[in-house]
Order: sequence, then C-alpha cells, then structure tokens
Amino acid sequence: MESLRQYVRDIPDFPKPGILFRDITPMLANPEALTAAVDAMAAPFIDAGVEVIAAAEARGFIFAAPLAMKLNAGFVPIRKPGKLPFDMHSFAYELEYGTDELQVHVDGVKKGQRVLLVDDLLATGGTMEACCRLLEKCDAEIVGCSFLIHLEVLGGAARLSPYQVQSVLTYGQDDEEAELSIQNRQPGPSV
Ligand SMILES: O=P(O)(O)OC[C@H]1O[C@H](OP(=O)(O)OP(=O)(O)O)[C@H](O)[C@@H]1O
Ligand SMILES: Nc1ncnc2[nH]cnc12
Repeated sequence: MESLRQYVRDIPDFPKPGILFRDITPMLANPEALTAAVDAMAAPFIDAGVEVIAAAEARGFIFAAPLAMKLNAGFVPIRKPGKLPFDMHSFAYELEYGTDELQVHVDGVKKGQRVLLVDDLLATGGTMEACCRLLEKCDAEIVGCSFLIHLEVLGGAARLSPYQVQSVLTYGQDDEEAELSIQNRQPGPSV
C-alpha cells in the first residue's frame, strides 16, 4: 500500500506559511490508485456491521460515497454552516490552519445506528472529533474512523482515543523532517 504514497503531492506553505499540504488530487485522478485507496479504507470494517457512513465536506465526501456503496451502507453528510435545510446539531472546532463549524441533520442518523466516519486526512483531529460529537448527539454507535492519510505528529489520534482509528498512509516525524530539509536545501555549487 506504500505505493499509494507516490500519488500524494507535497505542497509547502499552503494554505498558510509553515503548513506542508498533502495534496491527494494526483491520487484522485488515477483510477487504479483511487480504487485501491477506497478498498484499503473499507477493508478493516468489511465485517463490522456498518449501517451508515458519515463524512464532513468537502474532501470527506469524495471517499464517503464509494465506501458506503462498498459496505452496503447509507451516507449522511456533515456540512459547514448554511448548507443543511432541516433541523440540525452543530459543533465548532479548531483546524490545523483555522477554525470552523460543522452540522448534521437531527434525523440523519437514528439512535443506535452503527456509523463509520470517513475523511481523507487526520491532522489535529479537530474535524473528526467534531464529527464524533455530532453523532454522539444523534445517539449513534460509532464503529470507528477511517482515513486515507494520518499526519502522526499533529496528535489527532489521541483526540479520537475512544474509537477504532484506521489509516492507509501514515506520515511520521521522520517524513516531516526529511521533507522539510529537502524544501530548505540551498542549491550547491555547480561542478
Ligand atoms: O484533523 P484536522 O486538523 O481537523 O484536519 C483535517 C481536516 O482538514 C481538511 O479539511 P478542510 O477543513 O481543509 O476542508 P476541505 O475538506 O473542504 O478542504 C481535511 O479534509 C480534513 O477534513
Ligand atoms: N497538512 C495538511 N495537508 C492536507 N490537508 C490537510 N488538512 C489539515 N492539514 C492538512
């Protein structure tokens, strides 16, 4: 599965200075890589009795619908303010690069339904923690959280410690340091 890494492009200083952005658009553009990513995100939960996939917009949606179809589950959108038309639960949270708020319809998930939460990437965990809080307000049973990418150094997994957290690609301290040193390297003398 490490071969999927070649489809993740690193963009320094996006969307703010100091952020190393992990751009998954090359993976999305490749049919084999996209299929492999969805299959790997679903695999740990194939026999988990998942009834609903829930995910936050926008990048979470990309993986949520194919995972729902693969696991024979429904899909419940978690959206940013001003998008949902019916009564909703809300939760405000902090991001790696800002603050935001998420909402879900009060009847999106029924009491006791088994929900798998999905997102492209786990950084600080603020987004996924907000999603978990929203589903707890619905009295859902959270089966786990499935990510394509986990940025370990940002400590997001600890915020999700009550739940089973799975990721396909993990970027640790060594990856961050190696990539930062490449970005900072000065051109050497030509020989
Ligand atoms: O673990 P965290 O620190 O919360 O960061 C991870 C979240 O950040 C990104 O979404 P973003 O809010 O940038 O929105 P987008 O999906 O609309 O691009 C990403 O898709 C995750 O949802
Ligand atoms: N470093 C990062 N790269 C891509 N998406 C992100 N969302 C939060 N942090 C991110």
